[in-house]
Amino acid sequence: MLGQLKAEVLQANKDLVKYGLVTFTWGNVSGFDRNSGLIVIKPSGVPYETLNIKDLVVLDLDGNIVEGNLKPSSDTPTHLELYKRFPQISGIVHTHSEWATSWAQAGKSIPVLGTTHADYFYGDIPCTRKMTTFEIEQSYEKETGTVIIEEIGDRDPLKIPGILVNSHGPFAWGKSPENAVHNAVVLEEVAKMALRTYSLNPNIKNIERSLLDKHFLRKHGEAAYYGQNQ
Ligand SMILES: O=C(CO)[C@@H](O)[C@@H](O)COP(=O)(O)O
Repeated sequence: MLGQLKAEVLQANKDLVKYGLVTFTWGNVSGFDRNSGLIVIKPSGVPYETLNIKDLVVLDLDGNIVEGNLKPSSDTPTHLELYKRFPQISGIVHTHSEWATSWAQAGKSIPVLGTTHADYFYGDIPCTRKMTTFEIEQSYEKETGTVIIEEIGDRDPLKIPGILVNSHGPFAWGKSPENAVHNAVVLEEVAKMALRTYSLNPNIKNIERSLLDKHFLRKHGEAAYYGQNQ
């Protein structure tokens, strides 16, 4: 079942190690097959080095396990909420990559300070609000999805393909698991550059709107020169 998607999800999870986005097993990637309505996700706590295609877990959007012998990632309810809300996305990544997580722990959005950022994110990379004690105790992972959805609001998630969850870490998404990993790598690089930029110039301001438009829209607008994976 879902052989192609499983292969993509396996590769995407392994790529988190290749791109230096994970320590131990601190992250997960899923993919969504919109035809069948099924998602494929990494099992919880399994090391990437030994992760095998047979270990992957298949679930429906209600969280019922359709295939797999292992426990799905503890972040599964967050992935499900995002797939249900955003029809544009078919891949999601969560990590604790160090630069993005530093911004998340500080509770700060990442301003658009340069064109590397503007090539992928059409504005600041937002940080969610803090969750209430009730939300944390009641249904933590599902509510993590809720605060992300709240923050994205009516915006196109492919124009803001990632977010910082306050006190936690980054989530990134895309049109496929591979595209979501690509965006997670960009988010981490942008987080690193922004912090260094502030250390060199604490008074730096966001780039001009025209520069943001020029860089984002030439790659992602209707007249884009390149594919959306650029
Ligand atoms: O956020 C956390 C832990 O704080 C999780 O994303 C991380 O440990 C990965 O968990 P899973 O192994 O996917 O269950």
